[in-house]
Amino acid sequence: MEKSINKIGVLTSGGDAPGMNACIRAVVRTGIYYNIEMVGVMKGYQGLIDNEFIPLPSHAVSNIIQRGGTILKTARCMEFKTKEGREKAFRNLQAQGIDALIVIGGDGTFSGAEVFSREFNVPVIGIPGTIDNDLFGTDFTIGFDTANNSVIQAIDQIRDTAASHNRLFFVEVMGRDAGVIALWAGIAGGSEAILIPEKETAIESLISKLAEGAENQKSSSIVVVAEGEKSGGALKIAEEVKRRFDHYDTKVTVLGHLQRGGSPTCFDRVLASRMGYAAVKALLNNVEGKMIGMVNNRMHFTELSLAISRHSPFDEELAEIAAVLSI
Ligand SMILES: Nc1ncnc2c1ncn2[C@@H]1O[C@H](COP(=O)(O)OP(=O)(O)O)[C@@H](O)[C@H]1O
Ligand SMILES: O=P(O)(O)OC[C@H]1O[C@](O)(COP(=O)(O)O)[C@@H](O)[C@@H]1O
Ligand SMILES: [Mg+2]
Repeated sequence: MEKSINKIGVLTSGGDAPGMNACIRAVVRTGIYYNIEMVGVMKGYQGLIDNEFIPLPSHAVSNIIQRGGTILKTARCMEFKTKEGREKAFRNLQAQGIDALIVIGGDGTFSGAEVFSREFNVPVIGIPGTIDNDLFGTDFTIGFDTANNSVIQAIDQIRDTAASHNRLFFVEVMGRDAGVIALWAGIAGGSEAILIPEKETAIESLISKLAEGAENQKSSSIVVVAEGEKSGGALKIAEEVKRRFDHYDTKVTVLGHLQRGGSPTCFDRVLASRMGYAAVKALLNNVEGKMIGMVNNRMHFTELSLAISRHSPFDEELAEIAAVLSI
């Protein structure tokens, strides 16, 4: 039997990502357009458990499309991983009269959504909001483009000083399990090498590549290292390279959380608007238990269970392009 949807809750969860606010706005405005009552859940699943709900009339989402972060706050909530925590969350949801949930987050958020919707038969739609762009079922996640732009701005600035001193810079970017930011920003920043969790790091070949570059009149080199790179991260690799290549002046910059902030790019705002709109329309058409994605520039649905079962496939062609262009 079709469920009638009169009240929708929306939350953001896991790491924040630029464009989450644009997405909240799209969800709220679309819901209101279709006469649905819209409610915000504060601090992700933590707010569901702690009963922190706020009404979201249209004006509550004015003037946020350009802002980074999330007005609903976010959290990594351990209690939601327990049955007791999720039972509390369900009781609060029922007391609020919320018929369906839209969750904006990453793979962890969708794992929580998948188990919660199965246990309590709550219709849920997931929207991919993470700078990491590692989710299966979408070409892009909200926040990835903005994070990349912040990273390349930093790399460009580092390049100026690196070239002035003939230095070798290791720039560490985010990505616990995925090297997608490293790959994209590494290509766009013209880096000499990119080290990522998806590939083994071969120190020997890195050193010979840097040496070749120096012979070929390169006045500086930038190596982009993803946080989750398996041989120990930027600091450790830089130390190893310095030990073996001691005539090079080696520096390390860890970009850290500056990559997660800032005003979303046009791309992220439009992506967030399309996904937020499509998520509400999906619920109204009794679609549930799915993640919305963008595949070949079209909105596309993937079962949450499938979206959390794997990462997006690694782009070997991009890795090849990075290697060819960095000679
Ligand atoms: N297996 C799970 N079962 C229930 N809830 C989960 C599960 N995995 C993650 N969550 C919830 O989702 C939240 C966000 O996940 P996390 O991995 O921190 O970020 P992201 O969604 O960005 O990947 C977690 O803090 C937790 O509340
Ligand atoms: O801010 P925190 O909690 O230290 O988490 C850092 C992690 O969050 C991210 O920025 C985003 O990851 P998620 O989207 O999975 O939350 C990762 O790139 C990074 O490793
Ligand atoms: Mg994640």
